[in-house]
Amino acid sequence: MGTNAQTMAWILDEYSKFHGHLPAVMTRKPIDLGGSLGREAATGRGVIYATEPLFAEYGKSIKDLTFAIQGFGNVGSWAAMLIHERGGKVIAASGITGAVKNPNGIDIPTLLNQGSNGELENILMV
Ligand SMILES: NC(=O)C1=CN([C@@H]2O[C@H](COP(=O)(O)OP(=O)(O)OC[C@H]3O[C@@H](n4cnc5c(N)ncnc54)[C@H](OP(=O)(O)O)[C@@H]3O)[C@@H](O)[C@H]2O)C=CC1
Ligand SMILES: O=C(O)CCC(=O)C(=O)O
Repeated sequence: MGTNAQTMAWILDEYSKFHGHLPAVMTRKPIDLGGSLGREAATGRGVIYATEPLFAEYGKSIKDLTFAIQGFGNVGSWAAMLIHERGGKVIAASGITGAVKNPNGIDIPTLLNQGSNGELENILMV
């Protein structure tokens, strides 16, 4: 947690100083350093791929449901975006220093554009 592609690039760089450049070291590297296409979204996408069949077992689909995202970081924000794209309603999202709620549904693309890194600090949307 609290890391991103830049962090992985730094770790790869440190590793390379001692062992030479090995592109297999670290996942979530920037793509131009050998990172995998789709990696940034992959875990949030996995959340959605895993929960869709679970909901189906109960006769539900994402578009019928409301969601609260506790931890709007890499995984949570991608999961929120994919819920939004499928017509589901994200009504709350939180980080360490802030939270937003909107019982009518938060516009996730707008929320993602509000913080420089998607942070929720000082954002209040009711
Ligand atoms: N990213 C990945 O591919 C994978 C992640 N995971 C796991 O998923 C979880 C989330 O990872 P990821 O999204 O990458 O992490 P991020 O660091 O990108 O996001 C973490 C989120 O949790 C919030 N948070 C952190 N600490 C607290 C706290 N004490 N109280 C409330 N909120 C908190 C952060 O708030 P704020 O936004 O304010 O910083 C942020 O919204 C972790 O447990 C990670 O190990 C597992 C497999 C793969
Ligand atoms: O990038 C990966 O393959 C795994 C990442 C992971 O498990 C994590 O970030 O906690």
